[in-house]
Amino acid sequence: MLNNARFRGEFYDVREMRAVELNSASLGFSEELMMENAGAWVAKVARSKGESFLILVGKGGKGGDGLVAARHLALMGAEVMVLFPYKECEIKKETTKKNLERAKMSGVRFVKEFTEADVIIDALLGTGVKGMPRSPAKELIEQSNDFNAFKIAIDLPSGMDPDTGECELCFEADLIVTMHAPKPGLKNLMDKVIVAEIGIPKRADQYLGPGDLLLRPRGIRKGSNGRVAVIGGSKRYQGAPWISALAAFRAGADLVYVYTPTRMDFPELIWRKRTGTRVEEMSLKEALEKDRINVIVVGPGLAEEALEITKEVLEYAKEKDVSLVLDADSLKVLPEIGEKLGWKAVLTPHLGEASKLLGRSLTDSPKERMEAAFDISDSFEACVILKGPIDVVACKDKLVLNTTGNEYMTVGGTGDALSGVVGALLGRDEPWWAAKATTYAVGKSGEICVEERGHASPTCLIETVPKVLHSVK
Ligand SMILES: NC(=O)C1=CN([C@@H]2O[C@H](COP(=O)(O)OP(=O)(O)OC[C@H]3O[C@@H](n4cnc5c(N)ncnc54)[C@H](OP(=O)(O)O)[C@@H]3O)[C@@H](O)[C@H]2O)[C@@H](O)CC1
Ligand SMILES: Nc1ncnc2c1ncn2[C@@H]1O[C@H](COP(=O)(O)OP(=O)(O)O)[C@@H](O)[C@H]1O
Ligand SMILES: [K+]
Repeated sequence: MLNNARFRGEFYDVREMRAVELNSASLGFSEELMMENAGAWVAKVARSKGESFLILVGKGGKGGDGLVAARHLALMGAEVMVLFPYKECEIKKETTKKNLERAKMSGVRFVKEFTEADVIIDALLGTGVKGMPRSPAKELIEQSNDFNAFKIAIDLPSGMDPDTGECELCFEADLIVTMHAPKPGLKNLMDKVIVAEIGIPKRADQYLGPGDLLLRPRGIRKGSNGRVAVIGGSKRYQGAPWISALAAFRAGADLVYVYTPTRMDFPELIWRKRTGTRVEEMSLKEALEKDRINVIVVGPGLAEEALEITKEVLEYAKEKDVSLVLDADSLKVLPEIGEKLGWKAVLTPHLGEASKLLGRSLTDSPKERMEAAFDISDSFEACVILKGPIDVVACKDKLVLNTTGNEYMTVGGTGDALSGVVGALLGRDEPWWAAKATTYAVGKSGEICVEERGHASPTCLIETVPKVLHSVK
């Protein structure tokens, strides 16, 4: 698996692509640089296809790519015509505006109508498209499709939904120059696709960054951001589930219940006294049903009750549409239960727990840790956060590393805070995004805590995580 793995998978959906662009920008690689590379690539590929070029330019980033390509093709001695069917003031992207000005200075001819050429380059609608093509893009796509020329689409054919490939009216491309990684919509067209490297550094793919905080917007109804139950705690370990629950609440879950033997005073959390698998007067399943729980965090501090409780939780999750976080003691008993979790769960092992999950000893070698994370994900059909100095997040065919955090986070309770945060985020997003955002944000919070207070206690992490989560929109 590891040898062939592209870090974030083979195809990048719109959100993943945006995340990588933001990560890249945070590393000092600007959008302008990427656009320049994108356009230069298109020009290089296109030049051999004819002598005259009609470039259809939209008002977004893809239009910018097209304007760069126009300038480069003109420099290469080709006859270049640009059709920009909008008003200049409609362009929102600064980089596209700049490239419009540059194209005007570069021997490009601006035309008002569809004009004959050997090659048509589609720079109309890219990853920012919403719905069916509207006028004037619609008519230009239709005219292109009726016209006999070699057709090149930038990034993806205009009109196509980048994530699903849905396409009622699409630019009929002979060749598609897609930027950085193919989009899921291109799956059935791969024989026509060239992937252009536009200067995004490998690090932006391989490691988590601020772009991985691009979570779905919060729902506006109570409960739509997660009703979380944390099931944990025992006579010996009383604090762990409370840390996890408080972390879930602060990370944005609407309602957080704590099913645990001992009460602690947190007015924002709802306590249910749990004795073994009984919750107040109810069975565990009855309680989950009554509280209308849609995310369960199970494990922190469970100790010897872990097997029985985890079993029951997994049974419940199989019947109902709930997401799961398995941590600590629940991870230790998972191999014995042997359930597949149907891609609705996130497992949060450290190296020792990972080793138990796989039944083999593991070292700290990065390669071995990556393989282990993939193997756990495969075996249990779940996403995995393998915690450590360099965390590994793996989910089916996707994997990413994380370097946020520091050695002050080895104190007790940081793992409990992490499982609570991922529980909260599972309330409003899919496991891959919940796991990525949590791993990055908890580590980043550890860095901020140490800088500001000289420690990374769970309490400080819990207070800091919300700010980090909201730092990207
Ligand atoms: N970001 C980066 O770092 C890099 C990005 N790159 C390139 O940028 C592209 C993404 O750029 P983007 O986000 O600006 O979107 P893009 O699709 O070009 O424009 C959308 C425009 O179309 C419009 N529109 C929407 N739907 C419509 C419809 N149905 N029918 C008609 N119009 C519609 C919409 O207008 P609105 O409706 O909002 O007024 C908006 O103005 C990406 O594909 C890649 O090629 C590269 O340069 C590398 C670096
Ligand atoms: N030495 C370290 N360097 C960087 N981050 C660390 C380090 N140790 C732990 N962390 C971070 O602390 C969090 C909790 O991990 P860990 O301490 O392994 O959990 P647990 O509490 O289950 O032992 C994770 O976000 C992890 O990335
Ligand atoms: K870390």
